[in-house]
Amino acid sequence: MGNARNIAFWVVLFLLILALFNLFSGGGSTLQSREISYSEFVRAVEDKTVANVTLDGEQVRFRSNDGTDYVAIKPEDASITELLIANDVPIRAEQQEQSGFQAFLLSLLPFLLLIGVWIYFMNRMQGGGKGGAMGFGKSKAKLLTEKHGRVTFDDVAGIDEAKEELEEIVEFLRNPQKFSRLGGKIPKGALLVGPPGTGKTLLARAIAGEAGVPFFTISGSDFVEMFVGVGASRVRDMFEQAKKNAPCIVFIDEIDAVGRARGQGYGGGNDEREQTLNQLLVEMDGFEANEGVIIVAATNRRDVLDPALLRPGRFDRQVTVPNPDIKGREKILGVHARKTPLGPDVDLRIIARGTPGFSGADLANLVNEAALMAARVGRRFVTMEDFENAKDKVMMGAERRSMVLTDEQKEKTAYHEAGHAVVGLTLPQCDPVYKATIIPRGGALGMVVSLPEIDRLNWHKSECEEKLAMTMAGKAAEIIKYGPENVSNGPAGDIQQASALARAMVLQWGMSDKVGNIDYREAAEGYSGNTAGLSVSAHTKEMIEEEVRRFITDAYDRAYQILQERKDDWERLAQGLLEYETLTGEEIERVIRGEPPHSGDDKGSAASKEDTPSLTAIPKTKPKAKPEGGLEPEPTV
Ligand SMILES: Nc1ncnc2c1ncn2[C@@H]1O[C@H](COP(=O)(O)OP(=O)(O)OP(=O)(O)O)[C@@H](O)[C@H]1O
Ligand SMILES: [Zn+2]
Repeated sequence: MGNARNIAFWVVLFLLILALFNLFSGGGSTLQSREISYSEFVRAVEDKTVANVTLDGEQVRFRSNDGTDYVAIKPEDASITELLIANDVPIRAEQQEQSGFQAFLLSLLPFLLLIGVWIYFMNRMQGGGKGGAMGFGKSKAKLLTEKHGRVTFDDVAGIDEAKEELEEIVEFLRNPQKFSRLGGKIPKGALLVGPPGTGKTLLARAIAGEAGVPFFTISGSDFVEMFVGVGASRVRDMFEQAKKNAPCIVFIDEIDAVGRARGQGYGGGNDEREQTLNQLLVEMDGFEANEGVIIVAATNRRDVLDPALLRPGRFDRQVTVPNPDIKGREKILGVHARKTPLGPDVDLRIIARGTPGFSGADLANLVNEAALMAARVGRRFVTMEDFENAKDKVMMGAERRSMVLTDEQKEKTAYHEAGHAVVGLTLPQCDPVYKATIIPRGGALGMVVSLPEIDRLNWHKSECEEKLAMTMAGKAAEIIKYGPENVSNGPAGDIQQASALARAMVLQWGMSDKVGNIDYREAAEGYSGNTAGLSVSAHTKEMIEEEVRRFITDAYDRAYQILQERKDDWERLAQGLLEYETLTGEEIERVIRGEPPHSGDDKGSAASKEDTPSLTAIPKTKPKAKPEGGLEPEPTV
């Protein structure tokens, strides 16, 4: 396709001329700006009335939305980059007095970019002589994406067992001869199993980083195509490319997208996917382990994978990557806080204690949010209060103070949330109430968040029942207060949560005596928690539905009764929420006792003091394993 090159040449020439013309027809910048103070500038950024911020040494130039140019002098210690990032204001490059030539180069930049894009597409089309971008996947176009930037085991914290198990692979990649000489069985593939955000990708990258080999990624869903035969040929290509780059690590994310058990497709088999899976199996068998390609795959649904994938010689190494425990959380926080200056009051252990159920990704996010909170007020280090606020944001979603609620809506929300809180406080096995709020956050009008005192590994039936009651308390509250005819759609989220929990109890955990100890999820492909697709007898189905309903109805009745009994407490708390909008666990207790929520000082200050939710709750005995599809602490909406 020499033609394309030709065209590109002419385009470049044309653009050059255009740029030159632009330069001489007075591209010079005018430098008339009004001077303002730095704090005025910060305000403008926060009000989002700035455009085109340019940094020039200590000078900050910007144009306000009405077109006026301003200049402000930045104090030494202010970090403007963080301020701008926190407010989503794009930053222009540092700009000195522009010489004519620099200005010329600068004006050329967008065109050069354009040309780059052009040439990229041209190349792609050329490369795709056999299909390429437009072809149906017979292409040799790069399937695997190489990730650069070295990650090592030091960057992965809190999952030491998983690291240990993978150490062997690193060892092998570093020194393959040693392994084959000893006749040792070299792993071909490892499967990382664990909930989202626990660092599976990171771990796979770290193997490559430690061994000093390239790291390639592809997602299982990349193989899934509408066109017959495409997926299989992509698998072939992937292995071909990997072998060319050996030794290397290929990481297949979400392998369940291709790896679901065969013969169970929705609506009678999915030939295309099965072919793809077969190809994957064939390729895994086909290559010799000593070729130096190691396939690392990740999933959070091992239960749906085709057993053939897990046989020896394929993904025979299975490594569990769990959510971190308290020590692990502290270490992960440490890893992510390495680049963040922390204030003297920050104690990562306390943060770790207050974040049970957080995944590695959640914790990374927490540190990042805290840093942004500090940047927003122009502080150079992160304080405990920043972490506290960041935690609320990560757990409950960003506050949406701008959302306008009528007084009636607010009141209803207050009684609803107070209902959750009172029932949660009454039932001894419910996790301590950490916070209640009627400020809209995320997608909810208000919420009550409980946090376990220690890591939840296991749920007892009675604990599940209490949690159900707490979840249904919002609706019970609305009904008691406003009557059945005025119940809103507010409890929709609660009902969904309650149903999911009750179904898990019945279908999965054998907590219904009537239904018995049978895992009924197996009876349905793509079990999504509902019984519609269950291939069981009508009688069993009926029984399951009945039991699910019974758990929920009982829970509702229990919540209803508690609220009736503690009507005065509930009333006080609802009024307290209306007045203060957000109350911490301690504050809730005070309000219920009829005391002012804050001892002495004004609102909000208590939030930073309290790290461990201290409440009525009773320490629980914690047996080992978490139920499959275990329950994370969730805000009760
Ligand atoms: N154990 C950990 N140590 C340090 N950082 C972690 C850890 N786990 C997660 N993170 C942080 O969270 C981010 C997301 O993690 P990663 O993408 O590896 O999770 P994952 O298990 O692959 O998630 P998913 O299943 O959603 O793909 C990482 O880039 C890292 O910043
Ligand atoms: Zn609710």
